[in-house]
Amino acid sequence: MPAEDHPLPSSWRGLDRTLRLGWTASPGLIAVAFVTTVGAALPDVLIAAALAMLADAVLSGEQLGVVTASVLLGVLAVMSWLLRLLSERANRRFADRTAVFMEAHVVRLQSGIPSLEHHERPSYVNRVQLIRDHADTLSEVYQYLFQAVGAILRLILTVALLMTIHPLLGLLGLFAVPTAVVSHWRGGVEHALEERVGHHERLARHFFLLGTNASPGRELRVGRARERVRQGRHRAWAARHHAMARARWTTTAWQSAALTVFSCAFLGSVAGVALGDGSAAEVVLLLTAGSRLAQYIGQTLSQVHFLRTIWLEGGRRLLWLEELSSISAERSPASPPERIRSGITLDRVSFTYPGTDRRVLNDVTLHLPAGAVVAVVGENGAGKSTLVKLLAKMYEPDSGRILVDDVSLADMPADAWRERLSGTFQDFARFEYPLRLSIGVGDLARAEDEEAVERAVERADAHTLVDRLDRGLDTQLGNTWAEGAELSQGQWQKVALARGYMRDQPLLLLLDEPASALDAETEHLLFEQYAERVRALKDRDLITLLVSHRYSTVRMADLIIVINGAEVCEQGSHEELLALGGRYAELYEIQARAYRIGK
Ligand SMILES: Nc1ncnc2c1ncn2[C@@H]1O[C@H](COP(=O)(O)OP(=O)(O)OP(=O)(O)O)[C@@H](O)[C@H]1O
Repeated sequence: MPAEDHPLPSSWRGLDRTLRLGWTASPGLIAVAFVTTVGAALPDVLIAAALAMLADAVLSGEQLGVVTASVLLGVLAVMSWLLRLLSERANRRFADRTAVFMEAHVVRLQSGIPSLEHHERPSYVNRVQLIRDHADTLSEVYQYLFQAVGAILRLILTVALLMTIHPLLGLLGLFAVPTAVVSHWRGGVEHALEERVGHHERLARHFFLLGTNASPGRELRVGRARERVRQGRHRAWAARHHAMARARWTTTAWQSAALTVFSCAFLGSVAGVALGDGSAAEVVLLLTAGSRLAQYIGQTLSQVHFLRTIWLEGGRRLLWLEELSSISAERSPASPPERIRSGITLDRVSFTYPGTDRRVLNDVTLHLPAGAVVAVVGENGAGKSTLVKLLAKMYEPDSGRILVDDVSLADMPADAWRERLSGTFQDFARFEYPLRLSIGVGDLARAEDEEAVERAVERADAHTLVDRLDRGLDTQLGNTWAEGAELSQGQWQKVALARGYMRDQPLLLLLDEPASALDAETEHLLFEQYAERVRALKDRDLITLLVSHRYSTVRMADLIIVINGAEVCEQGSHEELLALGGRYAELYEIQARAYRIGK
């Protein structure tokens, strides 16, 4: 899908959506927050009029007028203070409530998108990162928005007050327009740039993590590369900073020019009223309201700037993510079969990662027979994991079809298909839950099922691991917990493998280098047992697709597929491929020789 297919929606649509979400999260609080924040504008502005009344009464010596104006001033000041207080409390409570709501919404959206495109496509990664970074602060958009509305209301009321002195003073409001326009433009420019240079920030973050985490720390010390990483981080930050600083200088210059235009107009009008036939009260009103006008313009600008940079842009990206998620959502009429009779067929499948132009799989035609254990081999980068991703429906092929028996995978809802899959992936997750749940999430509905978890442990041959832990399956995993047990890389992988074995009757089991952190002998034994178990269940239709670089494991498969240069170059059983004397035979012989020499 090209990038233009999902452009960012407009700020207005983003704002509309953000408001609706706020209303859904807490309609009562959003209403109170709005009324108190915007309502505080009224007493604020009227204070200038009360001051003018007071000046008038003092100069004309009217005692009653002085008392009335003073009382009015007091009431307005108290009202202004009270409304501010209420608005602050209401906004705070509302933000707390919506923060959790927004974060959950973002998590739901991101994990609900069937494809991995938003995590892997370079032009989307920056957007997703911005949403992720601001997910918890998106709830503050409302406070800034209401304050911006309040500031605009103050501006309008102040201009109306000034027009009571002379209608032409209303033009002061016009002189404020350039500042508002520049401020709006400024926020957009800076935010778009931030997104464009987001890769520098990610790079700096990557170097930061390299320099501060334990596992890269070992290699950095041995390789004496700490300084190199530090410089890399510094350069990445500098690249980001220079680009941002240049843009900020330009936008600040425009904003200063716009503010100068307004200041000149204001000073000119004060001089006009003072030197003309304006009364003392009018001069007081112009000075108080006019100087506040500048303050209100400043407030409006900063609120609009904040809104435009972080909050509204966040809302636009959130809406973009919602649209992406609904576009990717299920349009698929077919259900996955209960059983596979014939197998899964790839018919002239080609695939290119979105945002790139190199074909990773080219015209691949394959048949994975029902009940078979199929191994996929090939050099690094050959396209093995990509094949696994297509079979898991993480991506759709650019051309060609994947058929489950005779139903196209493209016609099946991704979630329904994935309920019939099991898998362990190369970059497996470390779920820092109690061990039982860390395995159970492989089939969450049965996570509490004691027997199901025990069976998964047995299939992954993870008994030793469970026995070694003080509290067995109830042990809390992960060192982010005070009492959490940290596992070795191989042990974490065994947990992932057990997770992949949680489902009892999947149609397809995807094992993408599931034992790369285990030693060759353990991997061999594990899959020997596995292959025997699968073959013993003769009537089963389970297809196992195993990606491995170890030929001692691969040779046990019923069918071996060799991928080279994005294409399938050989396929057959171990014996057939050895007899063929091609690429497989060559690679097998190299490993077997190395193993013999090693012995
Ligand atoms: N998200 C992605 N975006 C763009 N290109 C990608 C992406 N993931 C993988 N590739 C490219 O696709 C090609 C195939 O990658 P794949 O992960 O399928 O290889 P593999 O055969 O599994 O390799 P390995 O044995 O090293 O795991 C590689 O050249 C890789 O650079």
